[in-house]
Amino acid sequence: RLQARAALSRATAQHGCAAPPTVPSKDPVFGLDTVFETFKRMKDKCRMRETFEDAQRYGHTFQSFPFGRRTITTTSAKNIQTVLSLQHEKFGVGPIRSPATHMLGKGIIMNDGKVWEHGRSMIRPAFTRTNIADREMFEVHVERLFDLLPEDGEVVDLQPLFDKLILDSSSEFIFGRSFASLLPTTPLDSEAFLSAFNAAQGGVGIRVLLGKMRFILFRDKKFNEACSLIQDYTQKHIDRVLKEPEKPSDSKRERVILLNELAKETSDRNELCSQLLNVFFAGRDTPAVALTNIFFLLSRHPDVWKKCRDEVQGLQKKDLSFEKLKSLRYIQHVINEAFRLLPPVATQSRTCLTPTTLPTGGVSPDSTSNDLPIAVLPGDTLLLNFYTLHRSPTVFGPDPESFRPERWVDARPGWEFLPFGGGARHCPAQQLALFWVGYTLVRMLLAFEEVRNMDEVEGFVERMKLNMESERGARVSFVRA
Ligand code: HEM
Repeated sequence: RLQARAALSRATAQHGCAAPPTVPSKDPVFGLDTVFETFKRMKDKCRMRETFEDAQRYGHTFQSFPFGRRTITTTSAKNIQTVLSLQHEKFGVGPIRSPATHMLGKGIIMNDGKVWEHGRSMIRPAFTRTNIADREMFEVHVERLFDLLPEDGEVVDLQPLFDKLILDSSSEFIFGRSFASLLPTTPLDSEAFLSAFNAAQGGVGIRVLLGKMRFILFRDKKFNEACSLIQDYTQKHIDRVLKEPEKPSDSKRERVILLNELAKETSDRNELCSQLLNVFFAGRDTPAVALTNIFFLLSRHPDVWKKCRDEVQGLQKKDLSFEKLKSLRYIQHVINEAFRLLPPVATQSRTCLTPTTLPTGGVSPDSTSNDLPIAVLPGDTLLLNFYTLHRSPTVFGPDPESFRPERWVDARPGWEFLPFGGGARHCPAQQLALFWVGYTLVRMLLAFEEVRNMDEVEGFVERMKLNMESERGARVSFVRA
């Protein structure tokens, strides 16, 4: 640790850099109090809120030393652009995400460099804009969702329903077979896959938190069994497609299935398995979290729901093409505003791979400014805080905490608004996810006159898993149109 600190001081002096403010710690060697503070914040359901407060206390960029390792937290658009785009090859995800390799193999979200580039170019064709609006496929799942919505006035938590909607549609898009979890009976193998996937995902979370200490879990039989089960399940789909490639359908537009697209490029079963599981991991619930957060906000803003209904007046479900949804300006503003205030992916991290500098955040010797460059060394962790980034009063106006879709008439953020990330690794499924979210929202707007909040807790209580979810879901009741 001392060597690392000395190297950092040398690099800082050499490049005319300065250190950013440091979060005070009672344990300067192992920073254990910093680690416990993070756990406490997660337990108290206020991790993102507190990181926002940290930025008010210490400035847009600051450092801490959990487990003695340097972590730089930044909400500066300039620094974030540097990490994600201008110097993206100097910052990787591999070291941080390696605990998930046992579960997911070495696919797109796990790797950096050439292996990542290869994965990205493999999956790209399946996500092109012309392919995504597979309305017929999605409508089947939306119909099933509607069958489960209650009568007028009955209370329902939309969160588990949206989870199932997105599970069913993403599994159909990725594997070519839907989990059908919205139906009264779900196929047994889908159910087993899902429970193993959840167990393995939990195991990965614990390993990420334990960092280098994760070796203590090497005999975790349940984790190993869960990882084997999800891979066996995926292999069955791969065998099906490799043995009998899908025949072109009679319909004018061929359906796009990720597995079929990937099988055109390789027949390597392990590679196919890990890419499919990587994409499933990245996309199986984020759109559901986004929909829940949107309904959380709309049920608390009846005036906004009414304006949205005015905009869809006269539309029918057959009109809801990708282009039509994009042209609904007010509804697009509502979606943007929800992504701004409650971004499902509220934070992202990277590890520095090559020595470099960040453009801003270093404190000047007379402490009057914090816009000097910062030296960054291999092993440093960068925490990019989108939650706070999205609350900049200079970009979004003086009331960044309010849900006010109208702000998007004038707001023109660049690197200050990143719900789908930015730069080289931005979400390849952005348009697909926006279609699913927009389509579901407009179908519900057409069906319901009003959506009412039925939760006695008014404010958003965060549950930080991989995404920033609503701890209390979205408990609402509807009035049918
Ligand atoms: C509202 C929904 C979604 C949001 C907010 C979202 C957000 C993001 C963000 C912020 C990243 C960048 C992560 C990083 O910088 O490391 C990302 C990457 C990714 N997303 Fe999404 N995503 C959504 C839906 C989806 C869906 C539905 C899929 C797949 C079906 C998907 C697949 C991926 C993949 C494969 C990556 C990794 C890209 C790479 O590493 O090059 N996402 N997403």
